[in-house]
Amino acid sequence: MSFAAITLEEKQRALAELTEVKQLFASRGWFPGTSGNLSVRVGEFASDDFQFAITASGKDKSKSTPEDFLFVDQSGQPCERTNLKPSAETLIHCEIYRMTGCGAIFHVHTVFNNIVSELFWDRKSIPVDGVELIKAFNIWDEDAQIEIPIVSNFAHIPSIVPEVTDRLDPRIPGIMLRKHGIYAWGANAFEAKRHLEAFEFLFEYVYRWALLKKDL
Ligand SMILES: CSC[C@@H](O)[C@@H](O)C(=O)COP(=O)(O)O
Ligand SMILES: [Zn+2]
Repeated sequence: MSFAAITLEEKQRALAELTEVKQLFASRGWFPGTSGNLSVRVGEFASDDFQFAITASGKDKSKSTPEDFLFVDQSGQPCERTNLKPSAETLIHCEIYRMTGCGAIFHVHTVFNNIVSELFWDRKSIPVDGVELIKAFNIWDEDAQIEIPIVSNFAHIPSIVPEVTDRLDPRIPGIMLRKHGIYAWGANAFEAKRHLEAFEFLFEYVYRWALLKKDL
């Protein structure tokens, strides 16, 4: 097996992508109260020799500073000496990379994703029927019906991981934490952003449609 070294250029590209997407999501109000976290992988998943750049824990994600990101290994440990703490939710990123081989993972808390996670908690998934934007997930069936899995939210993050392992659906590039927020991923930052935007559109749609039908 050949291990291609992770280059400085690759790391800088990952940091530039994270910086850009962090600013954009912050401008949309997607990081209230320091919530949310973002990561981009560097190195080849197939060679099992990858790291990922992830947001440092507890930062005001609407600000840009030299201390916004750090690199961690596949078990979530920092790859370099640093005072920065990786996101408290790094283990969820580790598990999603391990299971999907994706290239980027974005997590945000919004009012719409929190409401629909509770509205459909009994069902353990959020149903979406025939909405065009399902195609953003590369699902092209006419009138596709999808279910976005919802898992329990625990303060102890390692306790969340087994449910993610159990419920992650390879067809659906996202998983919801109950009354917490959505994790969305993709092959790269461009695709993860497209998926996250599609999820947020669909959550708002589902919420408003439920209101119109007076399900609430
Ligand atoms: C400050 S509330 C949000 C946190 O508890 C957590 O859910 C979150 O998304 C951000 O944690 P972080 O450690 O900054 O990555
Ligand atoms: Zn969170």
